[in-house]
Amino acid sequence: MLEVQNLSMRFGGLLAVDQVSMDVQEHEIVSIIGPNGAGKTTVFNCMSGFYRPTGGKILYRGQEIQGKPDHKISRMGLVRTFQHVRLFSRMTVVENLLVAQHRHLNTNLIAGLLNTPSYRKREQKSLDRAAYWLDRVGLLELANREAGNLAYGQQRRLEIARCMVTEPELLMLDEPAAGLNPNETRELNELIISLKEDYNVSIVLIEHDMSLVMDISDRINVINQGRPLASGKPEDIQKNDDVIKAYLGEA
Ligand SMILES: Nc1ncnc2c1ncn2[C@@H]1O[C@H](COP(=O)(O)OP(=O)(O)OP(=O)(O)O)[C@@H](O)[C@H]1O
Repeated sequence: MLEVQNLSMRFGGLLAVDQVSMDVQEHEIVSIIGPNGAGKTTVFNCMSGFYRPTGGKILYRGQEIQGKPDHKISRMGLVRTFQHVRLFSRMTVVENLLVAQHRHLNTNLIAGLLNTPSYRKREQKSLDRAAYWLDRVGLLELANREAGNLAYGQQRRLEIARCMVTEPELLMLDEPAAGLNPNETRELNELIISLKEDYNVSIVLIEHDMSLVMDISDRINVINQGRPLASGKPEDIQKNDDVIKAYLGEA
């Protein structure tokens, strides 16, 4: 469903991403790993419309999306989380999920002001979806708390729920396990697998927690200093000499 072809991104004199290619098929969890500064987030930023790549193509269901604005890409069903939580911290938990759906659906302001039956029906649906996903990520009881007052692990789960209420086809998770304790990481592991198995969402994952990556990925792409280093199944990546060297070099 997603194909990245020879992607490059230059920042002034720095070639942060250099000819990276990868693909994601339906019903797959594909990870991008690599040492710090390898270019992983930059690849994400190109895929989600935050950066216009300097070179290469990104095809989503056969359509070129590189350089399209992020809101257009997310309306096509490609939705992402960020490395650093980006919630509306002064809004309540449930409001965060309602706002996400409004922005996504481009809700008609006039219909809202007139409070038409179809608008009310849509509002009810948004609320039902929000409640469903809050329950699914274990935050229903905290629906009326200010998002900024949640514990970090809860904020990260809320971020995923905020993506899921927009019913994405492809979810991009940027270091979802960062800052989580082992218990929370295990719950995250189960949640990500369930998104694929029960909701048919394909997933692209950037993550430093290797046990999580090895456990849930169908395929892994390794990049190092902006360049593709290896790609394959977790068991192949684990014993790849170049990959081992790149990681040992960082240590
Ligand atoms: N907007 C930008 N302007 C200039 N340089 C940038 C910009 N964004 C990223 N870079 C540089 O590009 C390189 C790749 O950064 P990127 O954040 O993609 O790496 P990463 O693999 O995601 O790293 P980490 O695992 O530490 O998050 C780094 O050298 C970084 O400093």
